[in-house]
Amino acid sequence: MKAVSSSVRTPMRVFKTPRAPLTDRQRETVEKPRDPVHVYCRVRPLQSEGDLTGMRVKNSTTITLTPPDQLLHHKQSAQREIQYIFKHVFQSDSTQQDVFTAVAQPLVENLVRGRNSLLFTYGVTGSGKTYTMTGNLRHRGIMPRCLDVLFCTISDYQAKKFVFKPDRLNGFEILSDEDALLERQQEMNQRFAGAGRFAFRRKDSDPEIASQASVDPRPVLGIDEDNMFSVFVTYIEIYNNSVYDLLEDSGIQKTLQSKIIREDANRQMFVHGVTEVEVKTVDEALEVFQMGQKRKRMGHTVLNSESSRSHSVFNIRLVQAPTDCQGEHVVQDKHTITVSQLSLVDLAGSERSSRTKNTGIRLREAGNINNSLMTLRTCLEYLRENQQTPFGIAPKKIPYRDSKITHMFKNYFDGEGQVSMIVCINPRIEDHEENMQVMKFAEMTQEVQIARATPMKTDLGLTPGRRKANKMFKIALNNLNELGVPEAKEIDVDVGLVYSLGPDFPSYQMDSPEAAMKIQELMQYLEQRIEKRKKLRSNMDIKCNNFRQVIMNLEKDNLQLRTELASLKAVYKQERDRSTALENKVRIHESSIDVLNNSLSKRERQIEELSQKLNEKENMLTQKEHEKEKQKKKFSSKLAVESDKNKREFEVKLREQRAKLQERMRIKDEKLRLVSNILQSEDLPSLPRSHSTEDMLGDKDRGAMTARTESSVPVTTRTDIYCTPRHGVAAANTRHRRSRSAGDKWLEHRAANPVPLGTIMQPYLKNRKSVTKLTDMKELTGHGATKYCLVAQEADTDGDVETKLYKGNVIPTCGGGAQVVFDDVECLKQKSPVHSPTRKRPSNGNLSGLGAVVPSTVTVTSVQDVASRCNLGIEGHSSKKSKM
Ligand SMILES: Nc1ncnc2c1ncn2[C@@H]1O[C@H](COP(=O)(O)OP(=O)(O)OP(=O)(O)O)[C@@H](O)[C@H]1O
Repeated sequence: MKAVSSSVRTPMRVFKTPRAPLTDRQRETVEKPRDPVHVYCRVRPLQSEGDLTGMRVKNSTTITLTPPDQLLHHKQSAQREIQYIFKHVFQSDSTQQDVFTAVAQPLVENLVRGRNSLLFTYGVTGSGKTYTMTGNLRHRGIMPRCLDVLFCTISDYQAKKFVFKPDRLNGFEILSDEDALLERQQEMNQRFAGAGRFAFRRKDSDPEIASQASVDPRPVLGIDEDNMFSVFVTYIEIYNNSVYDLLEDSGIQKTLQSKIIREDANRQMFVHGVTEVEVKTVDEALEVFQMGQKRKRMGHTVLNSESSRSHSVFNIRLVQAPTDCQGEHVVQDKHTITVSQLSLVDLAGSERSSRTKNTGIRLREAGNINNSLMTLRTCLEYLRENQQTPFGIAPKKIPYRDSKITHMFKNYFDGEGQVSMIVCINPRIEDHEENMQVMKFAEMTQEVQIARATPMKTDLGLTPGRRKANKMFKIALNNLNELGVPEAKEIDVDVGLVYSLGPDFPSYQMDSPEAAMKIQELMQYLEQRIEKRKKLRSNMDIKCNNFRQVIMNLEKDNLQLRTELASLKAVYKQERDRSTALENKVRIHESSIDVLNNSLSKRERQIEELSQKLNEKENMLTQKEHEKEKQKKKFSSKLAVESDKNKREFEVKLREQRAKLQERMRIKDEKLRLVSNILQSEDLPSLPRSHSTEDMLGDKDRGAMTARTESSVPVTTRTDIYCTPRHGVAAANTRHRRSRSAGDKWLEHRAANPVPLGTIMQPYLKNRKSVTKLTDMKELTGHGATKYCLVAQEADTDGDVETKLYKGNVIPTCGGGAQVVFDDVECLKQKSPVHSPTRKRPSNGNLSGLGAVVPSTVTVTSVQDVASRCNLGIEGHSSKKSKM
């Protein structure tokens, strides 16, 4: 169908969704041939001739709608005229038969051939939906006509009642003849007792039904004559989105119980627990329908509703199963049953609630109707979108479950079958808007594709046509028996085979004058058949041999496969054992993992606690650090203040010390200046004697020396230093000359027990005479000593022994004595290795030149004096030696 219109239409939105792999079911559906939903349009006649209409049927497939404003203003412009194309458009004068033939006849054919079909009428209230579907006494609708054709088709092939019995799960069971007979008897009893639910009356008892059944239908061709058939009907109503079984025996209950929709083993939706009534004639079927109608009316009276506000579904289910080889009984195997269904749906009026001006319950009803029709619309829309989007893209989820009507027919849209819709139109101008909506829906619906049904036919390998052939054979036998032919009882021919070999069996009526000729013909025909049969037999033998060979090969393969299977089973067992062992291991490991996890969580908790404690400690430490820092700052500032103070004090002291030192220096300088003055004036001042030397000399020595000093000649300008008492210096004999070639004689004057030096370097004293005491002057002069050496030893504060050798020349004095002029000091120091070597060498300016460490007992001034005197005491000699 195509709508041609000048009005702008909203383009269809295609949402891009991610690609998804096809499911098996989708792939199956893709591969199947598909048919669109067949949409027909039926225009009902106007109620009165004066009614305006904007609808025009152009031809058998096209209809146009003109908006009312154009009509009212008599505009003849075809600009805004909308055109719709349907599979077929039925004009207002179309008969019920026309509609049935075009729309429903193919569906009945589907039914007979084991395919499912759905037919629904759609339109606003009063548009003729019920009229089309059911009709009335005079104008039978689609439903009774379908029954007519169906029963007309299967009349000779119907199974006895109760051979097929509903299993209440949307399937059927096959009862044996005996069981079926028992059931029939029970029903009969109930009928006589008047307690039967469906105590069907005789056809002529109800004039309404009788008139309806008076049509002469045409049977459907192509029926499987070897099958047995049974027809079951259900009649349900969907009201306020609840499903009611109109054939249910509600007993004392006045109201019907709502039912649920379920899916059976073959993914077919069905109303759970719905009453399925087996009907053997059209009358029975219509009687059941009428009873359902009565229940419906009763229910509506109770609920104060109208029939047009509910959806009615009348299901005709055809059950068929193959007969046995004799063609007399149904094969007792429920898997051979084929069930097909024709659902005739009379939908509620599709008008919007705004137009009906409903309130209260009516509004709710209208809401439910609209909701269910809206869901139907949405489902079909999504279905169309899914079908138009390329495969591999994830389809939209279709909301079948949102309403009962769509949920119930889900398998028609999702699965396979044929779906047809009759759009009923009331052409009056008042319904224009609603008709437009209906047309839009119809337009969209026509684009939906439904997979074509392919019924599964179970081939039991039985001869086709067996039923008819056996029937004919039986009749022939009966005829022969009646004629008294004795061989008749012994004839046992599988006529089914013969019957199936060729064209129809010729008529065997022998009452015509050409009987002899016919017999001749028949004989010829049979001879041909026998010949043909022989050929077929031989052919079949060859085929049987081939087949046997194939079977043998297969058996071989089978054997091989069995051995393979056995080995695979052994491997599988091994693998299974291994996997069991592994599973056990895994279980053990899992349990140990659990234990470890527990301990881990414990440890984690401990760690958390410890880290908390640590944090606390760290906080405390930081606090303490802060405090320490504060203290440090405080003390450093104090220290700075103290050090400043000390510095200042020290500087003051330093200044005082410096001043003292400067004072001393000044005194020293003064003394030196005096000494230099004395020296310059050639007056020898009396110098302070060296205590150490003096101490070493005995009283006698001192006396001797003094004596000699007293007798000495006054000396000239030389500035000798004398080791003599300050009250006088002996005068040296100026004429005395020492023989230099004779060599020196030393007089060593030392302590009684000197500390051995123990050094490599020993004082060099050639021709030495050692004395411990100078008792007599002769000791100095008599010996002829020319050199005198005074050895003094003492220990310093660190315990080191210091040996000093005071050396001098012995010079005879004028008075016959001798004087010693000291001119050299050797200082030897023995350091103890146990004492610290870091002791500082005194930095005395006068001794540093000598490189000697002077004992504390020898003062600086005394050494200076000795040195200077020794230097001055020797003529022309000013050597300075220092050894360590
Ligand atoms: N094609 C037709 N020819 C003659 N009469 C018709 C035709 N269609 C409908 N009618 C008549 O119109 C009236 C309303 O029709 P019908 O009850 O079938 O409408 P409806 O769409 O089923 O309404 P509701 O939604 O209420 O069930 C009936 O009296 C019916 O006889």
